[in-house]
Amino acid sequence: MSILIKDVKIVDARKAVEGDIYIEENRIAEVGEVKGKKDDIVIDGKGKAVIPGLVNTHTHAAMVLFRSYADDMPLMEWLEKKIWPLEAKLKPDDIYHGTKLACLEMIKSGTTAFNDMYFEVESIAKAVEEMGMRACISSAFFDFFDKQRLEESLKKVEDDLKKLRKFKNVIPAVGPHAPYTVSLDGLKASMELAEKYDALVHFHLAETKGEIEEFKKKYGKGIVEALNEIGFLNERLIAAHCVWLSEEEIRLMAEKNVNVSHCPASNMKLCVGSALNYSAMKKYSLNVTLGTDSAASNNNLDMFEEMKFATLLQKYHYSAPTLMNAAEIFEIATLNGAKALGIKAGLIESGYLADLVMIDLKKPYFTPGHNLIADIVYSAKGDCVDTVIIDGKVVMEGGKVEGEEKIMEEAREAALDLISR
Ligand SMILES: CSC[C@H]1O[C@@H](n2cnc3c(O)ncnc32)[C@H](O)[C@@H]1O
Ligand SMILES: [Zn+2]
Repeated sequence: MSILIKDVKIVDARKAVEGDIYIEENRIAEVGEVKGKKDDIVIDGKGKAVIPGLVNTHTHAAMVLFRSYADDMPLMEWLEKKIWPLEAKLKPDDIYHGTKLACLEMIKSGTTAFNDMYFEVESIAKAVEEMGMRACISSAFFDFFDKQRLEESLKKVEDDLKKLRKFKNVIPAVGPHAPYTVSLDGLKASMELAEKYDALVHFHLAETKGEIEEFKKKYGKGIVEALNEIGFLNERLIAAHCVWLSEEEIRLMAEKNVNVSHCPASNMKLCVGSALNYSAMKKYSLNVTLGTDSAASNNNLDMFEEMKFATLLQKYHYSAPTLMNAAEIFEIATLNGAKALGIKAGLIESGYLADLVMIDLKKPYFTPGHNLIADIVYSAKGDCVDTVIIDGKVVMEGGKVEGEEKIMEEAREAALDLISR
């Protein structure tokens, strides 16, 4: 079945034009003035704009179950005292219901693809497939510097990578958690497995100053230097946070084609103590992308809000109002994210994946409408999303996703049951 979107504003990182979009199967076939055929689904685009789906490159989807459970704490205390004890009680079904709720929230706020790091990959993949989303799912692990734990984890990761291959629109990945929970042997093996199974690697890097200092004390060298020595730095890697990197480390990561996921809301809320050195990343053409991190440290998955936080944080932290302008953060949240996930998406052009978001311009915050990109970044919220198409299929229409009440109810029940265990 083909879809024709008529008379719509078309906005991506390269252009803002008016016209029609024609979708055949899961790809954009034509953009411009399109006639269409008899059996097409026709969507009236008047008063609307179509943008590429937003790509959330760092989250832990099922952690929506912990939304507002532990707030106003520093990172390590938050993890060790509140989050990890609760995660120890999670069952696969909780993760399934949590991920479904996260997908619902993401679709309703214009995200079409996300990069997840959590446990129980089959539960996550099932939820993603049922919701019609696209996701990179990493089999996450900690080894806590224990040889036996590492061996067991690697076996599990390899099994998970095989299982993930059977799911449509799922990109498999390995998810070693962070430098303070995974040994260098574990990181080296992670990249080797990713290469063997043509997967990505998803990792937390340089989130706090303490992490950087501890690493130097333990290994006698900087973290990026050590990662380079073990062959960990390449285009398969999506490194979340990266707020405590030197300019030389940024240069090296750019040379190795690493992808960075910037998570400004989580960084500000957990008070990690610095802001992304975006100017240096831009100077060396490092692929900067955008993530929400989990709803336990954000506390939502709204990428519209995240775009605004990212650009405001840069301007405020570096006292530079011209830094990270609206067009740049829009490209970061669309095209750069798609590049990191290795998918041909993020532009509205023939041959690109039909991962598209139609927004309703009849909102007070889009009025009077002097500059649509500026309105999308600085004024909009996720509630402007009207219709979402992922892989050529309509997954949300007129602001509604099928079964949304039930998804919320089941996730609420799972969260309450988890807390009472
Ligand atoms: C191994 S699954 C992912 C693991 O990461 C934890 N987590 C969530 N947010 C953060 C963050 O900002 N920094 C470090 N770790 C984080 C999550 O609770 C899971 O245990
Ligand atoms: Zn995270």
